[in-house]
Amino acid sequence: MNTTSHIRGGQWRHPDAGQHRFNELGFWTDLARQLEDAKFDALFFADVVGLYGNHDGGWASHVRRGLQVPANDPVLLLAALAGATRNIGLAATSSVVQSHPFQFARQMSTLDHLSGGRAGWNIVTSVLDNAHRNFDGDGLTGHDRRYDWADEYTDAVYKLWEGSWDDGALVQDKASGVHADPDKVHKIHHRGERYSIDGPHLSSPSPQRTPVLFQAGSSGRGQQFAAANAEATFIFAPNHAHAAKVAAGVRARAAEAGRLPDDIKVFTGLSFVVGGTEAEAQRKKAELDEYLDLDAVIAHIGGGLGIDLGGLDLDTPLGDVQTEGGRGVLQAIIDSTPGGNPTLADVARYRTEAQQVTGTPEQIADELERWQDAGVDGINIINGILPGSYTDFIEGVLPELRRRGLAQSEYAPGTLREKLFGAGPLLNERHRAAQFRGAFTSENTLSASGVTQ
Ligand SMILES: Cc1cc2nc3c(=O)[nH]c(=O)nc-3n(C[C@H](O)[C@H](O)[C@H](O)COP(=O)(O)O)c2cc1C
Repeated sequence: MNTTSHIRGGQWRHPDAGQHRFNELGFWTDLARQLEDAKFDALFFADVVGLYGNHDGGWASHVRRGLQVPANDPVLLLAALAGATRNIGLAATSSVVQSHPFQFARQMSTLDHLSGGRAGWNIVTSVLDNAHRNFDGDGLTGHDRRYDWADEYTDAVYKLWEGSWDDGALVQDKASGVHADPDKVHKIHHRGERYSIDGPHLSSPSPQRTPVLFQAGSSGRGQQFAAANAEATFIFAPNHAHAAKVAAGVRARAAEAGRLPDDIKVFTGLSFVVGGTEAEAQRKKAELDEYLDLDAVIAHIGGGLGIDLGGLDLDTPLGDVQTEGGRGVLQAIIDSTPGGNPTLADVARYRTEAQQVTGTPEQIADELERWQDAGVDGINIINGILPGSYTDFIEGVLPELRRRGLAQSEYAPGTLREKLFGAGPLLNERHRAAQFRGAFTSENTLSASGVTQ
């Protein structure tokens, strides 16, 4: 995230941690180049657009500890990183609450143009009450209603990206003076519950048209949304069994939505502590753990659930929690706790331990193979220390993964979508956005084309 303290609360205080420099462009360009040299698929910036829910009765502790505040806009940063890199994918979260789909579609098309087709979008709906209040709302929109909102939002941007400009519309013929062919540029006339957009899209089609689509909710409704929209889903998985369950669930729903199970890649988040020997790895872990702030970790989780967990004893059971916040996370914690009634200590352990692998490069590679066997296609590396978390992984683990054929040594040519899926630069025909291609051939053909407005 374009902030100091993302997930592993407190570790920014480690003497080697550099993430407090997040306001400096040079800090990020150095990291992006380092990851690109190591042939990472993508650099992904999570984002939130508001404060986490109360901890200890208010939000002062979030500010004091830097829990994802202050945080800068990741899309602007990606535009700058596009100029500093040539191959790595550039992905960021943008929530449906934060920008109008017409404006967002234009921003993403611009990023995709500037980066030569390397843009990715993590579609989220924002679980934070404060985020909804920052954008005219009067509180958190209900869980399933947020996904309805995302359905309309994605409809609108797909129409702009896929349907507004036909292939070959941009002529740029200096001899005739024709810049673009008006017969191939269409208004979309989107009329929905929340948005009214005439169009046409103001950007011409970018290399991928639609950025590579990521998604990060894993409740039942979240999986349904992923099945319909995601090309890659980020899952919360405290263990292999849970990952296998969620991955199978998403893939089965994708098949029901007329897609192939492999149309969706499944990524889980893990952090790593690498040592030349197991003892060295454990020593490093103990040293890193000294800087971990468990109360900040709990504030992050409670704030995402919309429950104030501040000041409670670590063995307090979470109880029968009902939340309009993120449900996939809660379910993952409940599922992974024997007896199904996790305490606060379980919550903290889940975040700090279950998502961390400590060991030698061989041990870590073995563990990654077990995640792969559970149906996980890739790893989203959660950092504790920047850039050290990545440097350790690159220098320690990557050579072993390459030896086993589990990590690439070169980039495939083409756009991010081509690199990830080995097919063309555009969304495939099975994706629901494809229905909008050629759907707006004249301004009044919407009802005739059967496309819902
Ligand atoms: C790897 C990963 C990245 C995420 N990134 C974001 C993010 O950047 N911004 C955000 O608001 N939520 C983010 N989330 C949280 C999900 O959006 C949240 O869990 C979801 O809205 C809850 O939906 P669910 O109830 O369907 O699980 C992320 C989750 C995961 C697993």
